Amino acid sequence: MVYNIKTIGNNIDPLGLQAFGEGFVIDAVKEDEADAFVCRAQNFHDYQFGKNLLAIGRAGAGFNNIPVEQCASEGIVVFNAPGGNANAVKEQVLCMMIFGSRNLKPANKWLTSQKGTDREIDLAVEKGKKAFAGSEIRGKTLGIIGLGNIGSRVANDAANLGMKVLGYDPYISVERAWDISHDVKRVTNLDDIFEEADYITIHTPLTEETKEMYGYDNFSKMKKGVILMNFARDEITDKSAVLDYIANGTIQFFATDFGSEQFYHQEHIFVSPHLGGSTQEASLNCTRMAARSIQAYLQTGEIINSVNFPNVRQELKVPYRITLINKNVPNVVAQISVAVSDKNINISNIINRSKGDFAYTLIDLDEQNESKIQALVEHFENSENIVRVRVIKKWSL
Ligand SMILES: NC(=O)c1ccc[n+]([C@@H]2O[C@H](COP(=O)([O-])OP(=O)(O)OC[C@H]3O[C@@H](n4cnc5c(N)ncnc54)[C@H](O)[C@@H]3O)[C@@H](O)[C@H]2O)c1
Ligand SMILES: O=C(O)[C@H](O)COP(=O)(O)O
Repeated sequence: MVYNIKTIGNNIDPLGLQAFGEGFVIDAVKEDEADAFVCRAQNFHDYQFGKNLLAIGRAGAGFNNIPVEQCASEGIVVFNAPGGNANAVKEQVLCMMIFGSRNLKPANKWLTSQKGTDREIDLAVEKGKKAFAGSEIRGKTLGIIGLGNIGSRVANDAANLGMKVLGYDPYISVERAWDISHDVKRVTNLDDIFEEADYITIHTPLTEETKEMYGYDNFSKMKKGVILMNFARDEITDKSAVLDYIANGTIQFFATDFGSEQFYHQEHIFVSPHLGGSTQEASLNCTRMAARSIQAYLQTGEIINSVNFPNVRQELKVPYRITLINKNVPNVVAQISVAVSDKNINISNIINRSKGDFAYTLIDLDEQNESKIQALVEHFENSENIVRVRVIKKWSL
């Protein structure tokens, strides 16, 4: 069995794609014939997915570019690469805190406007540099919103750099909570971040809840001279509020990874072209993680790091495994079991896990007879509540 993978866009790390290994062909077919896509932040809203498409591997963290619920309803499993680029973003955020504190952007602009001999410039520099004297991050308070893969790393490193760190995340996972240093103080009220922090960095996904969540209301609580960073998503901050609070001196410096004309040519704003997760290391990690998830799903039916289906892991030991994507409605598992026993097939193992409106069912069968398996597959294909049926043969690996 050979699977066709299509890379979308030209930013997919070729070395990372080697993780697919044997049994996978890369970019040999058109998008509508592919079994799976590997993509980055390209927008798939309003995209017509091919009927054969089984999986999408997002070689990155944020997946707001993919209509994940629509994908679930079309039987497409979407994977991301949690943490694959977190170190890259963390390093850029730490860089931005210091870059902003030391006034390096206006200082560089002033310096490069100086004219004359090196001696004359040197004299001007020593006379004028005090206008750009900055402050140090050690001892200052950093507020972090979102303590996931990125936020938790920023928190630990900032604490190691001598900062007082406050973290806000009402949905923090147990795994991340274990990773965070005892020196980081968890706050349960967002106001505490805005009232107390000298530096604020946002690391939440873009959701209905977080869209334009940070604006006038929060900024009105900030101290004067705050450095604010948005390396999460453009739409998370209210742009007018950012500009107004820069104009009134509350925000001393705003670093964002998302281009917007309103932010260009502003002395107190530094815009990078969505580079947070774009290091060689991160691109390789993320592509590898996406490739491994797709590989496991296509070859064994296991689901690892999906954002629209629950994780399901079970070593493939039987000759035939059937996987179903079904609507999450009552009685489906019973109907599946009845259908299998009607065909006089024994179930070796069955796992059914749901997420939202859909569920994933993995059925390992004690059966070698291919025509009996085929009849069962046809039954499932004609069942009202089942949107995708796959049969995986162990010896085809
Ligand atoms: N600039 C870049 O290149 C770049 C790179 C990676 C990720 N990102 C963005 O950063 C986001 C975070 O990345 P991550 O890898 O840390 O993801 P993650 O899923 O590991 O962490 C996100 C955290 O945000 C928390 N959260 C969700 N809603 C919240 C809310 N309303 N208030 C506070 N916390 C909330 C979650 O509980 C979770 O702990 C991504 O969704 C993506 O949009 C940007
Ligand atoms: O969510 C992410 O991982 C980042 O925004 C990186 O996006 P990219 O893969 O398009 O660089």
